[in-house]
Parts: sequence; structure tokens; C-alpha cells
Amino acid sequence: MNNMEDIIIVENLWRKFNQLVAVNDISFTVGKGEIFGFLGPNGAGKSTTIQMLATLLRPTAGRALINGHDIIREQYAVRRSIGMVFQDPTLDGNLTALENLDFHARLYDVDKKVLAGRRGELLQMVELADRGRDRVKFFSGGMKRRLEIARGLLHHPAVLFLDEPTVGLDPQTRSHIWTYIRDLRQKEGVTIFLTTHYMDEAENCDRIAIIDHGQIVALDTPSGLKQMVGRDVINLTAKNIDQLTRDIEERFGIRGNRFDGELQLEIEQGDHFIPRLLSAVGDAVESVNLHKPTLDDVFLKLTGRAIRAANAGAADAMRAMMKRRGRR
Ligand SMILES: Nc1ncnc2c1ncn2[C@@H]1O[C@H](COP(=O)(O)OP(=O)(O)OP(=O)(O)O)[C@@H](O)[C@H]1O
Repeated sequence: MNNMEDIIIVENLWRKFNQLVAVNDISFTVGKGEIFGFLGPNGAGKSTTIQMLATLLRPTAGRALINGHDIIREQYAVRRSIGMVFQDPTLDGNLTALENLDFHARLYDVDKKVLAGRRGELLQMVELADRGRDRVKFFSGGMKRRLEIARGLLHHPAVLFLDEPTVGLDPQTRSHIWTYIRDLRQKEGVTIFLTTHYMDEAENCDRIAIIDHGQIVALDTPSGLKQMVGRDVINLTAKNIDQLTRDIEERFGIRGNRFDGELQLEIEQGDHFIPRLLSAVGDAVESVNLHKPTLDDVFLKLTGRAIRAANAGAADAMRAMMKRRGRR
């Protein structure tokens, strides 16, 4: 049974392109106000899923509800409930930032009185308030993406879809975009559904579905996913590493691995263990380094491949697909 607070409900959704199964029987729900991420390599089926949920692509089979509306039978109501920011920018470069917002407002019948306040508020939120009258073609990639986010929110959508919101942006701009995304949830109470193939980015999500070859292979919080991999790793250095190794084994019954002159311990909840370790043998320790399992480790464990390698291999396929999308 679905939770009343679930704003996205997906049941056994499929999408085929001729013989190719792009989305293969996926089911999941997203709670109101959640930041929910779809993480997977290029070609995994992320964009296909988001396009089906946004009513831009018809599912081959299955069902989904957005804000209580069926994506096949109630497309108009679904579209009013959602905002969209897609990989390819859709702003008009010859219009100013404000004109772009006004154009979108007309499409969505946003009340004129509401619009005046709303567009100023949104431009402020994405730090473009002083650029409203500038033409968009002179904006940087990051500024365009921010404007697209503001535009996607203009009609107060319940759900904002972001397809690879930071792809092609530099690390600093990426981290800025994330600040806006988190702010949004706070200020607008909007549910955010995004796709990404960046592991570090996925860490910002409340929950992540890992998708590979069109299927969800795991769905959990970032820390829950990482717990699947196993234990934390602690690296220790000491003047007398042999002695420290013996002491730790004696006191805690933990046998570490030695490599590169360091002692490595694998342990549950390493952050809780370090204070105990230091109070027992702290005098002998020179340095401590705690390494949590990463989402890379999770992807590797689940699929047998590193996501970076999977992405690299799919780069050409992605370029081809971008072209194809342009023609769609
Ligand atoms: N219009 C289409 N016609 C044929 N095949 C398609 C079409 N759109 C997507 N595909 C195929 O469906 C599969 C999933 O593609 P999708 O774009 O959903 O992946 P993705 O995870 O979003 O990757 P990316 O980050 O590269 O967009 C890929 O094999 C892709 O080639």
C-alpha cells in the first residue's frame, strides 16, 4: 500500500525502443518534500524515466501517479504539478532573463499580479536579481542553469524534475546549484526528483535509486546504501606500528591489515570506534584517517563495474543520443 504522503508513485513502469528495453519494470515511491536521486551510468534509463514521468514519453507498460494524477490519463494535471529542467537548455538567448520568465508564465497562466512578486523572488533566490534585464545569450552556463531552475519553479510546482542539473558545469558552480536545490526544499517545500551520474552529487539526496540497464538495483539513503558495502576503513600510523598492531589486537580483538607502513582496520561505525581506540592506545598513534565506503564502492558491488568506467565507455553513445534527442 502507498503512503498518503507519496507524491510520486511508480508501478511496474516499462519503456522499450524497438527491441531495446530502456526501462525495465521499475517501481518506487517518492515522499513529499524529498530530494530523490536516480543514479546510474550513461544509458541506464534515467532520462527515459524522467521523460515518462513528465508526460513527454509514453510508457510501454506500467503506471505512475504524480501529485495524485495519472501520467497517461491526466497529462494536463501532471504538467501543472511539475517543473522541469532538462539537460539541453531551452531558454531563448535573445530574450532577457525576465522575458524568459514572463514567457513561461504565459504558458502556465500564472496570474499577472502573482508573477510580479514571484519572478523577483525567484531571481533573488538564484542570485540573478541584478541580471534580470540582460539578454540570456550573454549568461554563463551556470547562470543559465540557475535561470532554468527559477523558471521551472515559477508556477509553484509540487515536483521539480532536474535531469542532470549540473552536467557540464565546473565544480564550484555545481556546488552552488546544490545550495539552491537544498534551499528550494526549505523555502518552497517542493519535492525534487533528479538524475545524475556523479557519485558525489548523489550524496546530497535523501534517497537514491541506483539504476543500471533499466532496472533499479538498490534504493536507500546514501548511508544505507554504503552500509551494504560493509565496514568503515581506518588507517593508522605510529612510530612503532608492530607494537600498535599487537596492542589493538589484544585490547579489541581486531586484527588489522598492514600495508605501506600503515595499519588498516575495517570496522563497523568507525566514527564511534575512533574515540575508544584513542582513549586506549592514543599515545602510540601518530595519525588516524577514517574512510567511509563510497557510492562508487556500492555501484561496484552491485553491478561488478565501476560507474566511472561505465560512463567513460558510454560517452560516445551519449553524444549520439543527445543528437537524436534534438530530432525527437
Ligand atoms: N528515442 C530513443 N530511441 C531509441 N533508443 C533510445 C531513445 N532514447 C533513449 N534510448 C536508449 O535507451 C537507453 C536508456 O537511455 P536514457 O537516455 O534513458 O539513459 P540515461 O541513463 O538517461 O543516460 P544519459 O545520462 O546518457 O542520458 C539507452 O540505451 C538509449 O540509447
